[in-house]
Amino acid sequence: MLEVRGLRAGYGAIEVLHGIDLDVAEGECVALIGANGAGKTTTLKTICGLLAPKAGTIRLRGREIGGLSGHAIVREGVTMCPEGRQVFPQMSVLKNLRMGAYARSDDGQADDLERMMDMFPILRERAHQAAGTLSGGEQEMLAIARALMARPKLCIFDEPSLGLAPKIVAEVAATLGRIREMGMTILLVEQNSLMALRLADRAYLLEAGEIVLEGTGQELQSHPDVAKAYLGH
Ligand SMILES: Nc1ncnc2c1ncn2[C@@H]1O[C@H](COP(=O)(O)OP(=O)(O)OP(=O)(O)O)[C@@H](O)[C@H]1O
Repeated sequence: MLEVRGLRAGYGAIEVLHGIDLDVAEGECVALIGANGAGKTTTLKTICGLLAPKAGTIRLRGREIGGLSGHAIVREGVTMCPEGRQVFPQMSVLKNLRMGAYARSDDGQADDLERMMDMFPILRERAHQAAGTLSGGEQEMLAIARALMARPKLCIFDEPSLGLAPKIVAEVAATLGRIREMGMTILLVEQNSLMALRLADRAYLLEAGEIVLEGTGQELQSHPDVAKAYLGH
C-alpha cells in the first residue's frame, strides 16, 4: 500500500530524515517508534504532504504522492489522525464527523455517520455538543472517527495516547485494535512503545532520522535494545 524509499526531509537547511525506507502492506498495522526528536512526526508530515520531501519517493499503491499538497494526498486516500486530536472545538461532534468526509464525493456519508456512532456510542450521545467540551479521551475517539469518515486507504495515527490517563489509553488501544480487525491499513506513531508494539504487525525503530531496527511487533518487543531503552526493562 505504502512504499517509502530513501526519504530525506527537514526544516530549512536542517535535514531531519536521512534516507528512510518504510513499507506498509494492505491491511497491515505498522508502528514507528523512537525517542523524542527522532523524526517520527516529520516522517508522517512528509507522507501527508505537510512537508515537502528533499529526496526519495513515497508511493501509495504504486502512485507517487511525494510532494503533492496535503489536500491532494487526502484525495489519494491518506488520512491523518493528528497529535493532540485537533478537533474543531466550537463545532458540534456531528459537524466534526462530517468534516472528516469533506474530500469525498460519494453518497455513502450518512451511512458512515451512523456506523461511526454505532461504533462510538459516546459520539451519538454527544452529537450536538461542542467538540471542545468533550474529555480528552472522548476527543480522541472523535478524532479517530473523523479520520475514518474519510474512508482512507491508509490511516495514520500520530501519538493517539498522548496526554491520556492509563485507563483511557487502554480504551484507545482497544479501539485501534478493532479498526485493525476491520482490515484498515494503519501507520501508527507512538511514544507508548509497548502499546504500539502490541498492536503492530510490524514496526520500525527510528533513531536520529534513520531506521535502525525493523521486525514484527513481537520481535521488537523482545529485542534487548528496544526492551532496555523503550520498554523500561
Ligand atoms: N518546524 C520545525 N522547525 C525546525 N525544526 C523542527 C521543526 N519540527 C521539528 N523539528 C526538529 O526535527 C527533529 C525531529 O522532530 P520530530 O517532531 O519529527 O520528532 P518526533 O520523533 O516526532 O519527536 P516527538 O515524539 O518529540 O514529537 C527535532 O530535532 C526537532 O527539533
